[in-house]
Amino acid sequence: MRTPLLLHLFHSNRIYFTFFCLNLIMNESRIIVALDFNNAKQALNLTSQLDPQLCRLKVGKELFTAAGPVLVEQLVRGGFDVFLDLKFHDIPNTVAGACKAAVSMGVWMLNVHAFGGKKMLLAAREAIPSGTAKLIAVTLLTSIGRDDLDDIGLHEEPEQIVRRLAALTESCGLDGVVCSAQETSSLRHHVNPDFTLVTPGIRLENNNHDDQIRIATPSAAIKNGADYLVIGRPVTQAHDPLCMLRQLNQIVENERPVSPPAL
Ligand SMILES: O=c1ccn([C@@H]2O[C@H](COP(=O)(O)O)[C@@H](O)[C@H]2O)c(=O)[nH]1
Repeated sequence: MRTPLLLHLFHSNRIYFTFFCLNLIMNESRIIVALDFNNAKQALNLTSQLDPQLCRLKVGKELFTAAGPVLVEQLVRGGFDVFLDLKFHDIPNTVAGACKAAVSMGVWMLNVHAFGGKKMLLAAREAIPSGTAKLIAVTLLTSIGRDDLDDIGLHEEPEQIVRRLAALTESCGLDGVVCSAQETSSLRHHVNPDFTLVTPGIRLENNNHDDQIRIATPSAAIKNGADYLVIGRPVTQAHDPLCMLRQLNQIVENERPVSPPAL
């Protein structure tokens, strides 16, 4: 009985397995280091110690506001895949224009906020044809917990909100979402296998949680089906960031998703 069951599982999940194996063969790191600095000098000081084979980079609101497109283009020229994390959230026309401007910097991935709604998501998708940069949407910030949701009048569990926004994002043709790794396991059963799940709020057991609420360890994130792990302070504030990054890569490379999704 066991062998036919395993074969059935393999065949029903073959697209997911192919995607997973391709990632391994191409030796592309699943770790995205968040460069949360307030100036280009500090960011470049860190990236000069890193290697595009070991990580991708994320430029968010703080660094982009301080250093702008010049720095983003410099990181791209340095061979890094850059995730521009500006979480665009505005009227559709404005977001479409911002997405086009982001792609012109050569970024690998960019995001909008799913709370912008269907028309905004569709406008973003239309502005960036599939196959240029990856276009993903933030669902619910990992710094938000159940109590914070009550404050803004959302009386649901984070997982329900994330699932609904992920479904909306996928239906609008975007390539994936940002969510917590606490939600990826259940999401994997509701989205297509190639829908990208990007997870910030990653902490090792002994790390400070800082302002993050919905956290997971790197190992749990991969087991739960995350594609990419966004990691900031645990790397950037480490005594030896390169050594920490190598450790994290090792953890991630040795881990496998627990249960691949049913198609
Ligand atoms: O829901 C979200 C969306 C984005 N982020 C960003 O990820 C990093 C996390 O940094 P840490 O230092 O590892 O906490 C940061 O740049 C956030 O802006 C997020 O945390 N949660």
